Amino acid sequence: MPDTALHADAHWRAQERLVLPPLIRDWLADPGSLTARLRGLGPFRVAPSRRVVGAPDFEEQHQLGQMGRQRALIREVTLLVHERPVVEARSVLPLTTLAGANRGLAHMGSRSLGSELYRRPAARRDQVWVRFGLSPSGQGPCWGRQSRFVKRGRPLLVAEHFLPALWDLLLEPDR
Ligand SMILES: C=C(O[C@@H]1C=C(C(=O)O)C=C[C@H]1O)C(=O)O
Repeated sequence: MPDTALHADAHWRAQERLVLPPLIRDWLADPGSLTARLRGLGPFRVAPSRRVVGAPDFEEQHQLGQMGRQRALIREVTLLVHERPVVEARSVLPLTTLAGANRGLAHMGSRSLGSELYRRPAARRDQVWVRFGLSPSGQGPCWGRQSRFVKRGRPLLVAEHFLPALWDLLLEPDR
């Protein structure tokens, strides 16, 4: 039975269990590159804010499956359009996922992770969760999407929190 009343909390729910407002669903269920879609709204850039090696949190460990218990590169960035923060993202890349041909994912700097993920062999997004909660920097509550990607057979997580400024930009583009 889909959840309709979603209270602000930290729990990720399988996307198919939620009834989302049409505009929100259009973005959270988009199978393509978020970077490419944001670039279509205006001048875009990625502002890295954190890059550490550490343990995924409890839910991330579960979402990564058996790779979850090992250390991972944690990357947190803000995505800006017209210099306005519109998305806060947290990516969790297990160190074994970064071995070999995937090693470029560990050194993205201010380049979009998406530019590497969608390059051949393109990563496959194989599971999506949704939540309505705080962003990594504590903004919100706002809608969030957690995606598990598999690149060359190895998993990684990308959580994107859609800040209110994105909906403002879409609904009042001239503001
Ligand atoms: C996964 C993508 O990459 C985007 C870029 C990110 C980064 O540079 O860390 C993180 C989340 C994504 O919104 C995408 O463009 O779809």
